[in-house]
Formats: sequence, structure tokens, C-alpha cells
Amino acid sequence: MAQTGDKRLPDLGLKARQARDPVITGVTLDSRAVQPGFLFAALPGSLRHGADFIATALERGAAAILTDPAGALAGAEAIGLFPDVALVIVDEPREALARAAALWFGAQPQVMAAVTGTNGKTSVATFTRQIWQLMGLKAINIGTTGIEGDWQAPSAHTTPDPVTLQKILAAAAGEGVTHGAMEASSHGLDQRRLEGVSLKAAGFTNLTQDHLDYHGTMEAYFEAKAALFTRLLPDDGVAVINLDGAMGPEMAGRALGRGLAVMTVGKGQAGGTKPDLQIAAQRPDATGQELRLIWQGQPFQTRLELIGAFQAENVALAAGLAIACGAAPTKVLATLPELKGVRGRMQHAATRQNGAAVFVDYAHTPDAIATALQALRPHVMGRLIVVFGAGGDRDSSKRPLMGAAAREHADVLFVTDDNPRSEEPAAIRAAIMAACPEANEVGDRAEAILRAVDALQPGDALLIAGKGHESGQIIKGDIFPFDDVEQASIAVAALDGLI
Ligand SMILES: CC(=O)N[C@H]1[C@@H](OP(=O)(O)OP(=O)(O)OC[C@H]2O[C@@H](n3ccc(=O)[nH]c3=O)[C@H](O)[C@@H]2O)O[C@H](CO)[C@@H](O)[C@@H]1O[C@H](C)C(=O)N[C@@H](C)C(=O)N[C@H](CCC(=O)O)C(=O)O
Ligand SMILES: Nc1ncnc2c1ncn2[C@@H]1O[C@H](COP(=O)(O)OP(=O)(O)OP(=O)(O)O)[C@@H](O)[C@H]1O
Ligand SMILES: N[C@H](CCC[C@H](N)C(=O)O)C(=O)O
Ligand SMILES: [Mg+2]
Repeated sequence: MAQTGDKRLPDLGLKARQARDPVITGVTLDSRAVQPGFLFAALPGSLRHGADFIATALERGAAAILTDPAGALAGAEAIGLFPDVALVIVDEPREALARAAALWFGAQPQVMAAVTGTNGKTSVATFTRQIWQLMGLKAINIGTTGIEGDWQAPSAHTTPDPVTLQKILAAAAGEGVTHGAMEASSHGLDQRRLEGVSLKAAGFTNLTQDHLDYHGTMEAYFEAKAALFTRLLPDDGVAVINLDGAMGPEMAGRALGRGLAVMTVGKGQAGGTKPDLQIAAQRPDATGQELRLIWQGQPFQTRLELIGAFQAENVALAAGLAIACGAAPTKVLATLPELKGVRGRMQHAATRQNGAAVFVDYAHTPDAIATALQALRPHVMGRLIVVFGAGGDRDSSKRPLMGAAAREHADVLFVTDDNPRSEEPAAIRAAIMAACPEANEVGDRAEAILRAVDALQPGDALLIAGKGHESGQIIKGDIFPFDDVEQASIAVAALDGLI
């Protein structure tokens, strides 16, 4: 990790146990990245405690160790062998590291917004960044699809670890980026990856089942997301909530309970309080939708070149975030017809000669499968066909629910492999098919796509769900090149005799 300038522990908001004040030359949470003079944060992890690597970090020249009481105990012997090392013990070392990383890198775009929720984070963050750019501002979005906009880089995580995140923010700010919209994943919130980011506004899309392997219960999952509003957003920050999203009113209640300013978006219930930014009407057409929005009583007639009612929810939330961060509402709303679809989110991938269209989408939760299929239904006069699977080493209880959602909303089902990771692919497929036994089971994803494309008749449409923008398939530790959009195009070309 490239580092900047030399600082002492107090400059990073840290205090050593002993009267030691080493010059710190860098900050890391990975012992393998330690260089002489570094601060190594030994964090309690989900697989092991980072204290297991204190000895390695010290041998590599770490000048300071940041950890919790358990880590200090576990690392005591190794630390004892290095009398000059400074030891910082705190109850929340993840939080302390994130704040130290922010102080280390020292700069971030002046205006930062974060968005959380089960589905729609990437879409909202990307639309927010596009709105800012269309207003002439220099902006980035940070999330599942990497860092995009006026400063670009790939990202291994939806919410990068705090050292990586702060490095990105400082680099972007150094290039003149003034506005950033980032995804706050539940893992990222739980692991305190965002502490140290100065937020102006935070958004909430919805909360439905995912990640129960990590959080255990829906209540714990909700609490992890709620922390964006109850812990991270400063007192003068604005919470922007999609009231139509599952758990939207509950999340708004949490934000209001803390005394935050809350801006609401959504359709609004008949006779109920109107959201600040209301989606008053939507009319789908071949390439997008006509939209009637009402901002605090004033109507705006506009258009989105985006297919799917859910995309309007995401756009409204993105517009709300931009407004909450200080942009003029009329200017924000004027940008909406220019918004481009997000890669791998309801992306039109190919069309067969008989007119049947193929869409690639990132739906990998039960609610997203239902939402994506429902979004396509008004555009399909024939049958709706879906190809989908479920990721390995992820919430296994969502698999039959995904099968049930596909069965309810599609006419023809192909169950295939997503990213099996370390798991047995056939077992994942079986768990899905328990809820949709009549589905066609085709493990090989390319073959499943080919067979589904082959099944397309005039008036039909195909949704290839689950992998969206991903460019590889993870099987037992290896990543094999795989791209749903490319496979869809190849299948259409081959079957229509174009290659
Ligand atoms: C479950 C999870 O989130 N794990 C992440 C977490 O690991 P951890 O802290 O639990 O690490 P651990 O393996 O138990 O190790 C403990 C500590 O020892 C350190 N270590 C480990 C090995 C070593 O040689 N030296 C060393 O110092 C590690 O850096 C860590 O601090 O912190 C690591 C460092 O930042 C991440 O790489 C790791 O991501 C794993 C690989 C992962 O797959 N995470 C996914 C689930 C994730 O975070 N996903 C969300 C998106 C979800 C969504 O929205 O759908 C995301 O934001 O990307
Ligand atoms: N507002 C929404 N409500 C329900 N489903 C949605 C919504 N927005 C997007 N989706 C579905 O979720 C999929 C993923 O969207 P997106 O990538 O924006 O979500 P995400 O929250 O960033 O996901 P991840 O957790 O993987 O980062 C989309 O392809 C679509 O199927
Ligand atoms: N951020 C999500 C992405 C899932 C994408 C899907 N293709 C899968 O592998 O399950 C996760 O890590 O759970
Ligand atoms: Mg995402």
C-alpha cells in the first residue's frame, strides 16, 4: 500500500500504552503488507484474529500494533520480543483503524454520500455520480462495479476496507474530484469500514433477505444497515429513504428517532403523507419510461431511458441524495433523461432475429429476482424465460426462495451455476430446485444460456440473472473468464446463423 508522509500516533488519533512515539511510515490491516515503520492493525476477523499475525508484522518491521484486549493478550509473547514497538489497545480497533486511515491519507471529496440496502446500492450510487457529472461536477461512485466516473479503479469489495477506501478517496480528491457516492454494504458497516468518511447524506433502498450466513438474523442484518443512520451520519447529515422499499418506514423511523433530517422518496400511499420526492406516475414503453415526479408539491414531467419500475425508485433516491447534498432540485431533475443504465443491471444484451430480447441483470436475491422479472413483464407479450443460479459460500437459505420467486414470476426456468466458490454446484442447484422442481437444470452456464436463447420464440424475453457485470466465474478458488452479456451475444449469433 503506497503511503503518504510520516506521522506520529497522536496524529492518527491513537495513544500508545507505553511512552513511545514512533514515526509511522504507513498503515495496514494485513501483515503481508507491513513495511518497516508501519502501524499494523490486528483486527478480530470472521475466520481468525489478526493477532495471529502480530509476530509476522513485527518481523517485517512494524513500529506500532493497534488491537483489542484479546489481540494484545494473544500477541503478548511476540510483542515482548520487540521492546521498542508501540502498543495501542482499544475496544473497537476497526473503528480506530478507519479513523486513523482517514487521518493518514488526509483528504476526501468535499461532498460524500453513502447508500445502503439489500438491492439497488450500485444503481443508486452510479446514478448519483451521473447526476453530479451531468451538473458539471467532478464525481465518482465507489462500489461493486469498482470506482467509476472522474477517477477510476477496480475494487475487490463493494465497500473497500478502510485503508483502501481512504486511499481511494484521497487519490480522487487529489485529482479534483469533489463529489463521491459510495455503497455501504452490510459487511462494510458491520466491520466499520466507513468510519472516517465525512458524510453529508445517506440513502436507504430496501431490506429483504440476503447475507444471513454472516448476520444470522434479519434483525441483525437490519441493525447493521441502520448503523449508517444511527452511527455514521453526522448530526447535520440528511437521511434519504425510499419509503416504498421493504423496511423503508422502519429505517425512516430510526433516522427520525435520532433527530436527523429525513427526506423521503417513493410513490406515497393514497391519503397518506406524500414523500418529499414523489413518483406520481410511471408509464413504461419500449426503451424506458415516462415519469411524473413531484418535488415538494411541484410537478416535473420527465423520462428515463431505463427499463423497470424499480429503476425509477433508484433514480428518485439518487436525485434525493444529490439534493440532500446541496444541489438545486430543478437542476438535478433536469439531468434525469440523460441517465445511462448501469452495466449488468437490466442491460439489453442482444435481440434474436425473431425479435425476442435478452437482458442481463444482477438479481441475486429472492426480492431482486421477483423485481427484475416483474419489471420485464409489461414488455413481454409472450413467455418470460429466466436463467439463474445462486452463489456458493453465501446465504444458503435464500436459494429455495430464489427458486420460488423465479417460479412465481417467470414462465420457463433454467437453473444453472452462478459462482459456486468452494461449494458443490449440484447441491446449490438442488437447493434452488426444491422450490421449482419443473425447472430445467443445466449446470454449465454457457450451455444454459444457449438453451434458453434457443427456446426464445417471437414475443418472448429472456432474463439472465445473478452475475450482471461480472467477468469471471469463481469455481473452487479459480476464476474462469465468463461474461453473461458476451455469452448471450454469442448464443444469439450462433443460433441465428450469424457466426
Ligand atoms: C466476511 C468478510 O467480510 N471478510 C472480510 C474481512 O475479513 P476478516 O476481517 O473477517 O478476516 P480474517 O480472514 O478472519 O482475518 C482476520 C484479520 O487477519 C488479517 N490477516 C489475515 C491473513 C494474513 O496473512 N495476515 C493478516 O494480517 C486480515 O487482514 C484480517 O484483518 O476483511 C478482509 C480485509 O478487508 C476482507 O478481505 C474479507 O472479505 C472477504 C474476502 C469477503 O468475501 N467479503 C465479502 C463477503 C464482503 O465483504 N462482501 C461485501 C458485499 C456484500 C454485498 O453487498 O452483497 C463487500 O462490501 O464487498
Ligand atoms: N430498488 C430495487 N428494488 C428491488 N430490486 C432492485 C432494486 N434495484 C435493483 N434491484 C435488483 O437488484 C439487482 C442488483 O442491483 P444493484 O447492483 O444496484 O444492487 P446492490 O445493492 O448494489 O447489490 P450488491 O449487494 O451486490 O452490491 C438489480 O440487477 C435488480 O435485479
Ligand atoms: N455482493 C454479492 C454479490 C453476489 C453476486 C452473485 N453472482 C454471487 O456470487 O452470489 C455477494 O458477494 O454476496
Ligand atoms: Mg452493489
